[in-house]
Amino acid sequence: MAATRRLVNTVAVITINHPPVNALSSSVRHALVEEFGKASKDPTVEAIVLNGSNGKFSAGADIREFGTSAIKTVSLEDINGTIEASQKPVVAAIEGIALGGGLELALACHYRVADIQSRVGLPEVLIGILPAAGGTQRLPRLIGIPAALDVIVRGRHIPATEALNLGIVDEVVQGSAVDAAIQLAQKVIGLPLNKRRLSTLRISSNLNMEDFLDTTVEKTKKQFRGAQAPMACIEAVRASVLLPYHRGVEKERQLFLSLWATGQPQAQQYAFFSEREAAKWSHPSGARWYSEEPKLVRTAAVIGLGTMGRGIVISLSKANIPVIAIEQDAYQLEMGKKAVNSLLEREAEKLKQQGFSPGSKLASVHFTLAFGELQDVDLVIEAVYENMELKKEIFRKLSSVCKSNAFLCTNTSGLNIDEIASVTDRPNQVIGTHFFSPANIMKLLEVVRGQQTSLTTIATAMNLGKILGKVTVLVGNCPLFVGNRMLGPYLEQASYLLEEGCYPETVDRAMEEFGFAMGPFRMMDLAGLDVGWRSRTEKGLTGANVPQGTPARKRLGNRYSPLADLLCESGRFGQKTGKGWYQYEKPGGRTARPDPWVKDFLQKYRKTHQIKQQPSNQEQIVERCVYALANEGFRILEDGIASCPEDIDVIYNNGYGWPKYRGGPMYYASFVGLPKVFNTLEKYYKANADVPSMKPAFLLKKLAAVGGPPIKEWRLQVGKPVNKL
Ligand SMILES: CCCCCCCC/C=C\C=C\CC(=O)SCCNC(=O)CCNC(=O)[C@H](O)C(C)(C)COP(=O)(O)OP(=O)(O)OC[C@H]1O[C@@H](n2cnc3c(N)ncnc32)[C@H](O)[C@@H]1OP(=O)(O)O
Repeated sequence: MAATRRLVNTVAVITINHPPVNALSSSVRHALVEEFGKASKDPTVEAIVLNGSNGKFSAGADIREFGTSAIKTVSLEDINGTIEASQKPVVAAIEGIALGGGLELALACHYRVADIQSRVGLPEVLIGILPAAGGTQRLPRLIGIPAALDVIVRGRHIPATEALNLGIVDEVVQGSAVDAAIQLAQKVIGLPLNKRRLSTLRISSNLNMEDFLDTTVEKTKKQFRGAQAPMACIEAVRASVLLPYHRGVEKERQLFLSLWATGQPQAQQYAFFSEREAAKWSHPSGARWYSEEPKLVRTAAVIGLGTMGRGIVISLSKANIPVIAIEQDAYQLEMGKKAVNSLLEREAEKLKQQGFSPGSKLASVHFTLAFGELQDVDLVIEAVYENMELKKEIFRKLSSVCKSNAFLCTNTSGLNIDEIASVTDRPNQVIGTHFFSPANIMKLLEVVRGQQTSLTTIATAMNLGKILGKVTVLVGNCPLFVGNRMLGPYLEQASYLLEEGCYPETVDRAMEEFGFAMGPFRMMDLAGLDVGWRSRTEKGLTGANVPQGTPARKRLGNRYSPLADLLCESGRFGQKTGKGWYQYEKPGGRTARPDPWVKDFLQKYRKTHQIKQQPSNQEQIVERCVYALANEGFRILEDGIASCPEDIDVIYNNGYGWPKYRGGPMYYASFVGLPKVFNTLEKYYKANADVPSMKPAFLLKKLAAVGGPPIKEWRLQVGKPVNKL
């Protein structure tokens, strides 16, 4: 039964029962209509409590129903209308989550009681839509326009205590929300309900409301560049000010339908489900996530307290895993300790505000210089800087100090996991954990399996990612793994565009208008240009080891752009030196301004090398950069480094500032049409045979030849995941 009913004295308790998250599918909606109908008519029932089974109120509408005919059967807004109009008081007992349609249902009830651990929210905007069962009309009537806009446009999950302060719930309890709701229901039997029916309330508004909404539109446009859902949310809230409730609901529905027509919800919902699928990892051996038990990680250690190490320590502590943090000397240890402690204080403050004792949520961090103290930890994450020899030295030490069943992880953004594992006594227990900076904030974790990494090690690292609250994707071992490997051809195209007449700000603007959080040049300035320079120098692509007579713009017969090397030779490393592709207010400054020096430098460079000026327009810039990125994604699939296109998209959506409303680079290629992507790349490559990264990947060619099937059918063409490297 999708909903059940039991009687406690004169209170009917109706329970939504649709595991795992009590999504309000068509069957649940039918069951709710039936159970409410019965409870309303039953003369022995004086009040009703609504809750969800398994400690979860509801995660809202069943997202899989959008775009199908099921969504049209029994509207949730009609159910909400019936509940609100009930002559018997209805109390929502919120446990766990009341999200989206789940909160809208609770808002239709006359009272709301929540347990202290629960979270409420209207996160529809995160899947490209807006609350469409009266939420945009009821919430502003309950908590006012500014607070409602914040909740609806940001889509965040609100902890129960904050929900109480905002006025979204009436009571927060430490114990059972259902028991408390039954008590409240008994207390309010016979009291007037008019003021509890949110749709009938008037919004307290003043003359400045229109100005306030207009300002919010402008701010939101800048913040969520290109995303349509946040704008639709504001327009729906505006309707709550200007229109009576029922016309506001009509507007909400119209906005929902016009959003659907943009294609953005479909891309964001694909991204939502792809993230969940990524956790269900598969291995070339055929093993899958359900066949392997992860080991429990009770204690962990982090080696290196630079930016990455600090973030990883915080993540572990927040997940209640006690950490030993190691540095190489007393000064570095003290610096690291200060930084970690100050971040932990901030976390503790947040917890206090949410009504929790920080001691119960944040695990201890012990700082030391002594490797010997690692003998009992279950798992170590090495997070020193990217240097193979240094990493090997540390892994040799770990191998001799750590207990034999400890797992050894390396936080690297592209070094060979097998080479690192080879110096240990347990290559099967070595794995890459590529965190993204700042590691306590960024959602993505690339878990990199080596040739000898055991399935237990994979299961443990994937499970650790989940415990840390990360979106975790398993990938194979190749230089730079998935995300950074794809950046290569993308950045290469960005540099060629400069050689041909564009400027950093033109390219960045095009990519940011496409939706990227940051264009390629601002991103390089942020990351530090010296990192890539060091790596190119080690590979002999620049510096003293380049063979005599090598043309400035060729390496091994292929096109090469030395622009970034030349900037570094002038001491321009990006934000850290106050100068890079842009100029900044000071070293470490963050505000990028176009630099006349760079303009002059580029003009002289083009003249020196007699490069024909043909600056690309916005569309051409986007095509070249994005198709180069996706093309490498196809190669990664061919090589078995990613097991499906969805994994690649999850990586880009969560680690590289790709606009989620475009689904990810592979989804976008599919959306544009694979034949078009193939033809564009083929044309470019025919004219530029010295740019091999633009040669269309074999898999792309194969899929384009059959007309570009939907992304979920690509697996059939890729075949079983095998690591060909
Ligand atoms: C003619 C057309 C008319 C159009 C009119 C339209 C009228 C529409 C009316 C109402 C609209 C309401 C809008 C909504 O309510 S949209 C949904 C809003 N809710 C959300 O966005 C919540 C999404 N879910 C989450 O954030 C998380 O899943 C969470 C609930 C917090 C649980 O997290 P966690 O414990 O980490 O578990 P998972 O994320 O792994 O989820 C477990 C499985 O449940 C599936 N899931 C989750 N939420 C939903 C959902 N809302 N619908 C369907 N399925 C859902 C998830 O995919 C996992 O599945 P699996 O185990 O198979 O991987």
